[in-house]
Amino acid sequence: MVGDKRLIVALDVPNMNQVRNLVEKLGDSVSYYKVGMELYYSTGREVIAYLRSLNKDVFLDLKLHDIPNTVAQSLGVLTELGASMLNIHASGGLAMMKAASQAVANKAAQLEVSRPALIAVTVLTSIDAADWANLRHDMSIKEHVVHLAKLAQSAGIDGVVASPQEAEAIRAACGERFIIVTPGVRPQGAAINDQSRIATPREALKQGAHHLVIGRPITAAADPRTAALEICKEMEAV
Ligand SMILES: O=c1ccn([C@@H]2O[C@H](COP(=O)(O)O)[C@@H](O)[C@H]2O)c(=O)[nH]1
Repeated sequence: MVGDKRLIVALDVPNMNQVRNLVEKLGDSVSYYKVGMELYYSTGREVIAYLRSLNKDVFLDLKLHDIPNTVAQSLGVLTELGASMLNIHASGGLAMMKAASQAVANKAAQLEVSRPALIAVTVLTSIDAADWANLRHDMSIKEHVVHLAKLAQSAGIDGVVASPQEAEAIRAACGERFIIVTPGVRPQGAAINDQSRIATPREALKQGAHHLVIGRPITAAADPRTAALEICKEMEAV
């Protein structure tokens, strides 16, 4: 079997030994992995090269957030790595997102490689109502997420990271082709950890998510392969 590409497994581990151990255990049950800050800062390009050598897709989740020139130059470098998806923070603003989108397109054209999707983080899935009130925004979380999604789309960004609880509203505002990636996914009964705005895999897909990012419910399971296969089964039934 080949893993369902709608499932992206978050490899939140600190070194290559743990990566190899997990990826070997998961085998063909997973075909798309997310490399985040901890793993990339620790291993750099090695982990991307390793996953690509196994023909796995990679979402390089470094959440760039800086002034337009810095983000654009950095994305030019990251576009060389062969990831299928890269990301930035939408709260970096319209000019930053436009520069980011242009930089990825230019670098991919220069290298004559396919352009990685570039998506924008809206409001982190760990943020709950109390955190949100502390941040003093004048819109609800959902309104703000949809606002950022529309801004990202107008800047030429391919999609967003949001919670499953906002997926339906984003889909209605931005259309079918705009990519929605949702972390904050928890199978029924799984530990919630530090996530707040959550849904089950089935609910996330029904709300319109294209990709589900799932880490600890799989990687911390006693049998990660069985956990991944159970999630794939739940996804197939939607
Ligand atoms: O809003 C966001 C953006 C990114 N993430 C990342 O997704 C995974 C989720 O891991 P779990 O173990 O399933 O909680 C993690 O790598 C986060 O950095 C997110 O959770 N929310």
